[in-house]
Amino acid sequence: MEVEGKTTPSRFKRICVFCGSSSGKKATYQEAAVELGQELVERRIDLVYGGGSVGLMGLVSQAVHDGGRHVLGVIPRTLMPIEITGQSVGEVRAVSDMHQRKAEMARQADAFIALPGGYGTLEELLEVITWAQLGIHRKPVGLLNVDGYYNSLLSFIDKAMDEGFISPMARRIIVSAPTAKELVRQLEVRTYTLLAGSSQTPRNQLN
Ligand SMILES: CC(C)=CCNc1ncnc2c1ncn2[C@@H]1O[C@H](COP(=O)(O)O)[C@@H](O)[C@H]1O
Repeated sequence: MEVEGKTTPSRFKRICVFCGSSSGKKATYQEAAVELGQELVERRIDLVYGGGSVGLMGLVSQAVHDGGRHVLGVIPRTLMPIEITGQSVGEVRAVSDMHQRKAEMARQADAFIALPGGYGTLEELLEVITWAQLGIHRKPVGLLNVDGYYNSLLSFIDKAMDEGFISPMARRIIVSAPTAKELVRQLEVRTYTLLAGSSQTPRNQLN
């Protein structure tokens, strides 16, 4: 968001990024990971992610680290060996298992963004969406829909809503955009409406 050529600081102090432990076949996926990292730096937002340097995880964390912002990698001890997830940049926090990893990443984040990824990315994304649906947190969730990567997931979610399994309100939990700049902007707007529209406080188990 530009004001007289200056970038206004974001509402978010730290964003949690879920993304592939692989880089994907298209350069656009890798470019999007770097661009997201650079957008976080420009908006003075720190990163929390799953740690390591493999795949898109390594690209986004390196871009944030190179830009001088804080990077927090949360890694389960079973994935700690460098030969599994590679050398992390920034701060590394070891946790006991994948459940603790997700809980700690969610606790540390003000918002969530999913880049393209596989089962792990989907699992983390759907858990924070479910938590939002249950009122456990009120943090916005965004899909960085690079080259339409998430179109089929979004159409499945729309079908689930049409068939009565996801409420229209729960459908609105998910924000998506094709570029990092647009997505961060939409997430900030969503934070405003979520907070403005909230009478009761969330059943905050993310403390
Ligand atoms: C290279 C290798 C053996 C990787 C081991 N497996 C993993 N390494 C790092 N993060 C993971 C792994 N599995 C799941 N994750 C978590 O899920 C996402 C990556 O899983 P995926 O590549 O989308 O499915 C990341 O957000 C990370 O927090």
